[in-house]
Amino acid sequence: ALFVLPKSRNKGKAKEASSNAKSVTFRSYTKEEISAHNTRTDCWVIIKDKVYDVTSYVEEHPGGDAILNNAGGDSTEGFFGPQHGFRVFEIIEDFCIGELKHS
Ligand code: HEM
Repeated sequence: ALFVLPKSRNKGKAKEASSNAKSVTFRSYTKEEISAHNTRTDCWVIIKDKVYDVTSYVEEHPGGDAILNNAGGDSTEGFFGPQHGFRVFEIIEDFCIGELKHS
């Protein structure tokens, strides 16, 4: 007998769609608050006083684990390094969750 297994084609797509469609509440975060998100499974960075949750991008990053250089801290200097072309400055905005609170 020949069994045809159903293909679960949209599994990956559904995941992608839901992660892109997440609703984000923008707010201000203190440095202390941001610094708690400093691992590869929970990675926030500050770039020019804005806060980005790049967790979902850690495994995608063409520059590898270098994205974790300043996990939970300020990545501005490294982010504007010569390795990043202009496109990167647009992509990063998809990950913005708010701004740095100045205390
Ligand atoms: C062609 C695509 C990319 C390449 C080749 C690349 C490469 C690199 C490399 C080599 C570094 C290390 C820089 C250093 O150690 O000084 C780096 C750092 C970093 N990249 Fe990328 N990257 C790419 C795209 C992106 C994108 C799209 C994002 C954001 C969504 C991103 C976010 C970061 C961050 C946050 C750092 C850490 C900066 C720091 O804290 O020092 N990269 N990247």
